[in-house]
Amino acid sequence: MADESCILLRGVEKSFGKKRILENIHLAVPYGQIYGLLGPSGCGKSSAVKLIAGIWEATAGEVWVGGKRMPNLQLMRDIGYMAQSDALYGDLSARENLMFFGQLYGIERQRMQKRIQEVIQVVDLTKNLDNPLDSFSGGMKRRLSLAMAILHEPQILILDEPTVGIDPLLRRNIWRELYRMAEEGVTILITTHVMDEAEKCGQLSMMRAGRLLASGTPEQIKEKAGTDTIEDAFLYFSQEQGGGL
Ligand SMILES: Nc1ncnc2c1ncn2[C@@H]1O[C@H](COP(=O)(O)OP(=O)(O)OP(=O)(O)O)[C@@H](O)[C@H]1O
Repeated sequence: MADESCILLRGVEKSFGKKRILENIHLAVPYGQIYGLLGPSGCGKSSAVKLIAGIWEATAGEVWVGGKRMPNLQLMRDIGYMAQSDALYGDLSARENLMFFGQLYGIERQRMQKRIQEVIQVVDLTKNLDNPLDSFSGGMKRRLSLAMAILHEPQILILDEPTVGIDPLLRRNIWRELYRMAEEGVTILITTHVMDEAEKCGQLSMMRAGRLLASGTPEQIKEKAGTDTIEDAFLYFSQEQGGGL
């Protein structure tokens, strides 16, 4: 059984053949929290997120989301997932992509128009709504992917490096929207390799080489490491784990 956490990982391992990419992961994400998964490229953040979103199955251990054991197809409607690679149709406009996705989630017509206006504003693409995606930059596509992940107002939002390459001003707006959603009770799991972004999370776990180094609020983590910054705390826990560069 799951406990009171919205997302719970117990002793999770993921392997491909003999290659183990996640080892003994324990993670507890409370409801209505913005929870960060922080670590360098290749440490296993996307893999952890794929297990939580129900795209992959764990080799060992348990993954629970919203009190249900994952993977669970019924939960898909409650989850908004933004992957690292964009799943968009290049020959359709932004609006058409959003409508297609919204229909898959059963959003009815009137609500759809309203939601499209709202989400497109969050990612600052209002002026580009009717342009074909083939004319979008990589960053614009990332922003549209974020808009798609929040379109159906999911109660659980899983965002894999959502703000990479995004203008600092827009990034601030996106964070404001994430805070607003969390205040309304949405649980948000966000991966990042940017140390200062981790500070914006209510709680976080640090990852390195497929393992968790430390978990807690940014303040607790810094205090435990005896450092002033998250970056120094990350170095401290990495050395404690026995990792060189
Ligand atoms: N399908 C797969 N088969 C085998 N190995 C994989 C597969 N997917 C990921 N890996 C390996 O798992 C490890 C973790 O990758 P993952 O993408 O989860 O890391 P990450 O922290 O999200 O990095 P990045 O931010 O660069 O995407 C890497 O060594 C990667 O090569």
